[in-house]
Amino acid sequence: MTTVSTGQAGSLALSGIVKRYDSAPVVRGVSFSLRAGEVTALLGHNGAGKSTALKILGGAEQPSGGHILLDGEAVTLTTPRIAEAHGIAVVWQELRIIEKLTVTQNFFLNREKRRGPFTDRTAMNEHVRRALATYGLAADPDMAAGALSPADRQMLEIIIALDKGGRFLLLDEPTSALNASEITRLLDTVRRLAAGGTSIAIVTHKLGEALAVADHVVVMKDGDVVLDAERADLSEADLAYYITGHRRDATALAEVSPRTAFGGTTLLDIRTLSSGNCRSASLEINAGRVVGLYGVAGAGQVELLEVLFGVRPMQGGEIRLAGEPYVPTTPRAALAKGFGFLTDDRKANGFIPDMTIGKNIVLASIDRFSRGIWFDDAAVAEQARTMAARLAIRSPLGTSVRRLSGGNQQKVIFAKWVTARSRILLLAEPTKGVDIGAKAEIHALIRELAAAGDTLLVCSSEIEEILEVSDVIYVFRHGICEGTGIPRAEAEARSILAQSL
Ligand SMILES: Nc1ncnc2c1ncn2[C@@H]1O[C@H](COP(=O)(O)OP(=O)(O)OP(=O)(O)O)[C@@H](O)[C@H]1O
Repeated sequence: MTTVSTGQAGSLALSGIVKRYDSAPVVRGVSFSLRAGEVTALLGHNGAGKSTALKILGGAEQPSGGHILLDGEAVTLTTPRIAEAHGIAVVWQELRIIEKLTVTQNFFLNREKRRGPFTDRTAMNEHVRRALATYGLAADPDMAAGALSPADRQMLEIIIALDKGGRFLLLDEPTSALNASEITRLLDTVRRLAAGGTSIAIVTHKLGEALAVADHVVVMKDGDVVLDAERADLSEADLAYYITGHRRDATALAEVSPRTAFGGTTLLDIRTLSSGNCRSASLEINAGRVVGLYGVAGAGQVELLEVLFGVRPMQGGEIRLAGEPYVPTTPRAALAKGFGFLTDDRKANGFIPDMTIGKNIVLASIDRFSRGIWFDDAAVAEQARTMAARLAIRSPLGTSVRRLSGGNQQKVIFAKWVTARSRILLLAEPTKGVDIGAKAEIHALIRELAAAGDTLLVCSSEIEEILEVSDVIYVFRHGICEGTGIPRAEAEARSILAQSL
């Protein structure tokens, strides 16, 4: 562990920071510093304390002990606004975009441009239009932010933070919903800002991304700093070692089901389906397969899942399920037909925040885990223990999900759908925010479900994830998906990316 350098201009540091919510501290005397013109990657397993460290630097949480040093001087940051006044801008893991407000209103929240006593809407809209164009976000300043896709909302939040022009920029998993080209653009921007003197911290679970962008790497484990080193001295294997505590065995992820993409019976036959961004999707999906759906954000692949689960209306086309016409109506009806849906908006639809980890895990299979009107507590506990061990959910199982770190919340939602054993499981960004160890486990579980006969449709912004889990891949481009799908054995990242653009 390093000691904090004091008196250094342009630095922002944690010095001996402790944070406890209940009795046990979740951050245990942590010290590291962000230096002018440098990018620091902050890494660690889910629940390691990374977000808590950023929240303390961003004024959103108060430390239970220790100091924050700004240019070497101790400061007290009691609110995010005070932190912003010190030049500290943050993109939080849980986005702060207010869906009912327009893009421009979100952009200038609490910092409206004024002309005399009036807000200057024209100037604000013009400013927003330029900022959006600079970062390639196709959105109308006057549209409601809630109408943007999760990826676009994430990009909007990043653009707003960049626009504030602070000396310190803290990014908590900014790329978790972005695709490859958006990530490249963001990382280029981060490097450019650092070259201009900004100090940047970026939390990420993508090790390649950390190595590509960082000058300096800090790894946290169970509330402590276990590595604080220059990027140049590190490889991806080193990072994985510090994060997980063991060297990864490259052969550990053996395939659990054969990847012959074709043959078998058609379970789901989708013809020219349309809804929103999805203009025409035709797919023929066999039982017991993992079908990867790849496209840039807004290309229609997530809408297809939403239609199948009855959360968005089908506007055209037809679906046959096991040979019978299927017209989705409501999630309840879709569940009854054997569908499950892990949404990419976990906060809105994924879990009941005040319920325990155990009860959330059985939420989609209550029939199997209740006796009369009560939960079968022993059965719930057993299932929760099994899933928590497999996915490394380290918090006590009686903890309410609200109190978990983002990645651990995602694991609970995934565990819920594994437990449900849906005949057709629809997964949108199944590993969003999940650490590298649990991500490999989620991929293995996806393959196991398929080997057991379930059918899975997986949308991911990461092409590597699609290639890792799929038997067959369909590419969405501008809302269109047609053809027979690419068998995994013939699929290649570069050509899939090219087809999606
Ligand atoms: N409001 C809270 N009350 C109680 N415990 C909390 C609260 N917020 C966070 N924690 C706990 O603090 C620990 C650290 O959480 P934190 O969000 O900082 O982890 P993280 O490293 O950012 O994880 P992830 O990669 O999943 O985002 C976790 O065990 C979490 O459950």
